[in-house]
Amino acid sequence: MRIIDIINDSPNPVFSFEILPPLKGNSIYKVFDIVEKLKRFDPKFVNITSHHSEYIYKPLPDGTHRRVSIVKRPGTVAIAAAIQNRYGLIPVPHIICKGFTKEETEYALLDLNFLGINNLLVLRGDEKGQDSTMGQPNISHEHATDLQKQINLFNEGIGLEDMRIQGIETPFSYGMACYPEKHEEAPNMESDIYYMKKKMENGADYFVTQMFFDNEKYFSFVERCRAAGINVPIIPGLKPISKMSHLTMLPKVFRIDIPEELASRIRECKTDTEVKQVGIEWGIRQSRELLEKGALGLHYYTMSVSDSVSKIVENVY
Ligand SMILES: NC(=O)C1=CN([C@@H]2O[C@H](COP(=O)(O)OP(=O)(O)OC[C@H]3O[C@@H](n4cnc5c(N)ncnc54)[C@H](O)[C@@H]3O)[C@@H](O)[C@H]2O)C=CC1
Ligand SMILES: Nc1nc(=O)c2c([nH]1)NC[C@@H]1CN(c3ccc(C(=O)N[C@@H](CCC(=O)O)C(=O)O)cc3)CN21
Repeated sequence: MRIIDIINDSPNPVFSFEILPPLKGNSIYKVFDIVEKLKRFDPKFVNITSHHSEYIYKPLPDGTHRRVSIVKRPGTVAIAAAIQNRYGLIPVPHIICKGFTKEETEYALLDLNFLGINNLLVLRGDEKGQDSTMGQPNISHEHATDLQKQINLFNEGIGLEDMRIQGIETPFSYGMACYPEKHEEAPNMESDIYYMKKKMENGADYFVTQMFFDNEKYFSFVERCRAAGINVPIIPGLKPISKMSHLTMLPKVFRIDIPEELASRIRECKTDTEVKQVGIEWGIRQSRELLEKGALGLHYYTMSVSDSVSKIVENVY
């Protein structure tokens, strides 16, 4: 079933969450544990992030370093299939441009099609760290909008080099990303919203936002999007703060603001256990207000831990 139909047909706002594949070498039970803890809240879909290969420098006994390419969190497609088979939940694997050749993307689409997984989140992916496609123009896509074109053609049965793709019973449906506080590379909000509209016109069914901690930023962003003619659901993405280090890490990594009221409450905490509690209370407050004001769903960035999300969701849904 398409995520957009689930969102539109559901009598209540939908709950969904997002997980990271385990670090390379770790057990998939880390993922199953999270799904098992959150499945009682009836998640309508589960997103699985995707990670490109990056170069690391491995120290050698003679004091030199060897450059090796590794994917720190491999397994997106396999985890999506495992979640679908084991729990009957709808997986939404992320498909990214960076670090993947167009050919690798095509193989991923073929695998997903064979597995009966037809919902995706289509993204560009982060540029941090050197990846294996860097410096090789035309090997991978530049923007999420380019990757979107490959997926749209695939849906029509047209593969790379115009190769015919047969047997697509259910074409891929997909959501894409948006930024209530602007993407860091966008020169201004207008330009960001311009490309967001292009994403919708070219087939994005809905958007999931970058995390934010000030609901006013989400509400005014949605208003601007609607004024620009973007009329598809814009699902808030929420991350519960759980560590003191998030106070500086989240703004730095995700280019978002932490409102002073929340920042000062975090600063007053003496331990991460106290920070976690503040994060839960803020998450409940944010979630309740978003639902009161009509959000069609809430998407939680659960990543590798489920307990804060459980505590928020049991107080909200
Ligand atoms: N919000 C979310 O749910 C998630 C976001 N991300 C991350 O967000 C980052 C960006 O991903 P996307 O938003 O998918 O990238 P994107 O390629 O759509 O956007 C990146 C920047 O380029 C601009 N842009 C978009 N299309 C363009 C085009 N055709 N020509 C020129 N400029 C264009 C956008 O306005 C934005 O400033 C990545 O680092 C991704 O991994 C990752 C997972 C989830
Ligand atoms: N630029 C960007 N890249 C992304 O990969 C990304 C976004 N934005 N925004 C939406 C989601 C949210 N993402 C997130 C959100 C939180 C953590 C996170 O909480 N990391 C932990 C450590 C990792 C772990 O849980 O094992 C942390 O302590 O912050 C990671 C990725 C991935 N997605």
